[in-house]
Amino acid sequence: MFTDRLYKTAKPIWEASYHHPFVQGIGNGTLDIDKFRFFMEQDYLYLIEYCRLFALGSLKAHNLQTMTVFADLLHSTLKVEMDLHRQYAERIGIEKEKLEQVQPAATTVAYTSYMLNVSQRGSLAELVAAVLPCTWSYYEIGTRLHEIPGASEHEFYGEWVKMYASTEFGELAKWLKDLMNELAEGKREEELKWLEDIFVTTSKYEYMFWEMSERKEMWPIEINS
Ligand SMILES: Cc1ncc(CO)c(N)n1
Repeated sequence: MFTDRLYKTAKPIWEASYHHPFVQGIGNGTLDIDKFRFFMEQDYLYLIEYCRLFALGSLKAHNLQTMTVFADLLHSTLKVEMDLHRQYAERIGIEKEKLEQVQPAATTVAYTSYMLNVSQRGSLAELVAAVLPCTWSYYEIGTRLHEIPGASEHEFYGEWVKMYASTEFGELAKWLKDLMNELAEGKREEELKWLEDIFVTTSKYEYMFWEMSERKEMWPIEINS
């Protein structure tokens, strides 16, 4: 299966993400809330762009069934996943409206611009190769953290773990994997390699997103405006 190949190639990056101090901090409940706040703010901006990818997925779909699932992905990201961020914002004391006005950090801009660029100029297969590490790796991280005793009951980080370990989220990842395999069928090695490169690149960006959040890194240079 093509997704087995993708998984095998990106595995060292995914492992580094899982073992990243930020991710482990969510799992054992010791993560500094300020770092989590930074992450959730940037992630909210990230998800807005991620939603645009799902809208593009509907646009590029070859049949109504695929079109419908992308519409579902769009809807559940906007309504369910982003509700998690809105709820955390309320708990941390950030106003809902403020969430959309946060300044995007360098890595957030780089990651979302890359994903959108690849998806806009490419076919549906390229779009799926770009989004697959996002959904799939969060589900993997969620389910692995869920196995840590107490992680999903943690009074602050528990909700986050439960969201990404949920069967609903897992189904979306599974559906994208199945679609990736379907679209890879009959493609030449050169094309498969290109899809693999995209998958590896967004996997690296996923790692960079954890690293950026751990460091609360914005831009190397700022101006007062
Ligand atoms: C950066 C990032 N990747 C993937 C997901 C999963 O939707 C997310 N919320 N944020």
